Amino acid sequence: MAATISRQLDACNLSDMPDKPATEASADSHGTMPFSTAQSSAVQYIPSLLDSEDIAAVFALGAEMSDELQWVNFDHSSAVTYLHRGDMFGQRCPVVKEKLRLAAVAAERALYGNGKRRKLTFRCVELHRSTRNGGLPEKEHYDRGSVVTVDVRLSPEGAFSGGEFRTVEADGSVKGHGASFAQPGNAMAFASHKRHHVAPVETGERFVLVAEFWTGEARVCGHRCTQRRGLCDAMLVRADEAQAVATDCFFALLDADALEAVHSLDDDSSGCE
Ligand SMILES: O=C(O)CCC(=O)C(=O)O
Ligand SMILES: [Fe+2]
Repeated sequence: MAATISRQLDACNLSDMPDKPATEASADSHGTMPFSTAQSSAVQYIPSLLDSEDIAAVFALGAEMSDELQWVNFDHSSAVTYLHRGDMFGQRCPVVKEKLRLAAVAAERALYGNGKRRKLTFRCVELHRSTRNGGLPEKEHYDRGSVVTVDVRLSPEGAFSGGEFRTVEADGSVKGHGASFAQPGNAMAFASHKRHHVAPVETGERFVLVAEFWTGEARVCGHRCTQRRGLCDAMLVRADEAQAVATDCFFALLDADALEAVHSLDDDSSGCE
């Protein structure tokens, strides 16, 4: 396995990453880039970070985890599967995980300068699917609390139109990065505190892999955790267990009289058909 990983890493283009800092930036207490500095930092392009085998492994894991709790927007035009849940991503996609990690380390060096190194860990690894009208419309969005974000295109070339990844620059202008993101496997790494958004998808399906790196503990809870250390207190259950848990909680909250009232409703033969 180690030999396979190192062969695949040799083949990917991490050597293209600049090793000189794009901006000398001091970091705040969690190692993130100060907001104003982040806006003038440059997005790093990493062509061919993932190959077709890597992409197939990510899609296979996405399919395996498809019945888990996902984040979806109001009209289901965007959905997110949290591949790092229970370290599934580490177990099923170790080569991809190592490529993402190396990309993040190289980007951190390029973006933050060569001063004190931050020890980066995986905050989340997410599979995003967007269809018509899906995207990330909030122009003020940034990945608060993370140091570096790595975003990889998974969709084949021409698989969707619209859906361009864009950043808001320091002078307020909007920069499109579509041309550098046109082939599957191409990646972008950027200071997480740089504002970015995604134009609405017009046709087709847009799949990307989003990994955030931070200085908190590596997380394996199925969401974009905000708790930097210790056990995450979000309750995580599989989708098919959620209804049972919610029902148990509901009954646990009822006192004896209320319970009796609920049970008598069950017995009520005049209820709706
Ligand atoms: O879809 C993308 O390319 C980026 C998504 C993103 O920035 C986010 O989910 O925080
Ligand atoms: Fe983001």
